[in-house]
Amino acid sequence: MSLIVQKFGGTSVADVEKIRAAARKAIRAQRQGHQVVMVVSAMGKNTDVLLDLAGQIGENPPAREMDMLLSTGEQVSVALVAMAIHELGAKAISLTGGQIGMKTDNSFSKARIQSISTERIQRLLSEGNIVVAAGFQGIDDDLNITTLGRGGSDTTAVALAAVLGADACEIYTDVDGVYTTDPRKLPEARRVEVISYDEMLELASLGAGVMHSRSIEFAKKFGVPIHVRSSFSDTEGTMIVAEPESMTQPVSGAAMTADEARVTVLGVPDVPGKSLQIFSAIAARKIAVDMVVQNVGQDGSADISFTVPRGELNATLAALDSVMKSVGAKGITHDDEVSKVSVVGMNMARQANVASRMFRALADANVNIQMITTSEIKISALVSKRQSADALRAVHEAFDLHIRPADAKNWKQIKADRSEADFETLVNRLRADALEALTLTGISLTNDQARVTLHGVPDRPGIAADMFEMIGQASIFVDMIVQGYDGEDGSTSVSLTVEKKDLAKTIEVAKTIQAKHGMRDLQSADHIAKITVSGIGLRSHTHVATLLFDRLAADNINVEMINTSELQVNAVIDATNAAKATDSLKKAFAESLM
Ligand SMILES: Nc1ncnc2c1ncn2[C@@H]1O[C@H](COP(=O)(O)OP(=O)(O)O)[C@@H](O)[C@H]1O
Ligand SMILES: N[C@@H](CC(=O)OP(=O)(O)O)C(=O)O
Repeated sequence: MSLIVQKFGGTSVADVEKIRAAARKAIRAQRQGHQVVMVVSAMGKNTDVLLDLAGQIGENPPAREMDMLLSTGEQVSVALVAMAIHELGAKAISLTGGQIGMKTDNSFSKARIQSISTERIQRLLSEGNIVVAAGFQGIDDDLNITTLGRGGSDTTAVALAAVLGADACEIYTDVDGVYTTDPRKLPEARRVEVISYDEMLELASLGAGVMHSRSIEFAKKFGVPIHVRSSFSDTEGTMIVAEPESMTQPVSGAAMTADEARVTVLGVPDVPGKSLQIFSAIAARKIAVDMVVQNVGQDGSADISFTVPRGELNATLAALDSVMKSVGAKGITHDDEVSKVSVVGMNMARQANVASRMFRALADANVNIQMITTSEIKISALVSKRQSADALRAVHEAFDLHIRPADAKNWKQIKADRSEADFETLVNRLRADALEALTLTGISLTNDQARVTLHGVPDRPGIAADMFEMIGQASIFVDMIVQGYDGEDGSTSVSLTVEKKDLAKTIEVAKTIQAKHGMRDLQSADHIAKITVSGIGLRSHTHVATLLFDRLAADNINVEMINTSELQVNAVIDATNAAKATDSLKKAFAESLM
């Protein structure tokens, strides 16, 4: 008998009528011959209400009690949904996280799933029940209640679908699918029929709140197709699967995190080990850091900038406070009025001029870019919060995201083209791993690279666009781009990597750019290597970057540039050290490497 997991988010169980509608959907699926597991979130904004209540008691509630409190929201909904199913004449049983055997670690508010026992669910299903499971919660080894992080019910649903071997995992929500960007922020956004796991993982972690990013890690590992659809209609929604919608369009979605904070640690001595001290202090608090940029100054010290979610700024500053002395840094600046705008696409790595197109769109909208980071499938720009909506609209339009690509395929076509054998191999490889344990797929080295850095880049709209258009016109293919925030003199630095064979040409263009915009200095390095750690969900596994810094520092190797995505962590180092670095990283990550 086929098994379906149906997840109903808070918006889909916000009141009694909606609860009844959700119950009817589950009963209908059961009557069509499926076994049904429902995963339900807290009603409406109930989790926010509970958070607010806790805030009224005190500023720093104990993490354990916070999870005890927040888990009650889901407990209310599962009971009501089960009652509604009874009322409508079918059998249902509600279960808490603990009762479905959802074992997690003990990181309250950010717990990771370790195992799920399925016997009880299987038994209840075979007795003809609809099982109504509480999303977002689990228990640790000491039977403490834990929660998985905001939006975590998606992860409960996909994890259950994975361990139960479900035939479908349906995510019912208040939109009828995944859009090219949040349709509430941009009405012209387009609903996509299909999006790949990698793109959705990246978009979710960059602000597309429609899915919890960790749920996509599960889906990818276990090959669970996810169907995101509306709880208020029966129309088909969006399938999240291994394949992208189009094989040509460079960008398939845009996302914005409105509430970000930038932190810059000034005057960090430019010797191995300093980044490690900074980022391990932050990672110890499980704060996910993004947009890490290091600007090496001329005086042998570096400014290290990065972004964190705005709500984590205080915790980040506290973490930094504890290491500032031993790092020997000169000071810290921060800005919590910034937003991160990103574009994501599987095909961008193979195409030139994607970055310049984004930067030009921002320049034309008169948006200043404060920081830039790129990875193989995304480009992020940090902008002022005030301009974030304009920035999102500008990039969405620049990549024609409102138009369906000519070669777009729907799920039926993709499924028909699929080689099931290849797909099974991929899934079997990934599945061998423990549930939410880190899965690394490889450590590789790119040797033939060079770096060019421009210092004293004027901090005003249009400069990045101009630079990368000139580089593009010279047919130079740029790999990594980072623009750092320079706290001191109102200018920034931009570093980029190119293939070694293009270095001379790049320097020529860079000289022209430098003269045109009166930039202070131009540096280059012709002997660099990029070391890449690939896997799934690397940004949420905060220790990956830390362990990388740790191993390189232990070998006395300086990291010149770093970029992170959900799929890769890349570090640029001097090529002389490449072999040594690869060896020690392979050893350090041996346990997680498949
Ligand atoms: N790319 C996107 N596509 C669709 N919805 C998005 C996207 N990015 C953000 N969203 C937002 O996600 C919301 C659904 O998530 P959420 O409010 O958490 O629902 P639920 O309560 O069902 O979990 C939508 O209403 C939409 O505003
Ligand atoms: N109720 C939790 C968990 C959750 O996933 O909710 P939703 O499915 O409504 O996003 C939250 O608000 O974070």
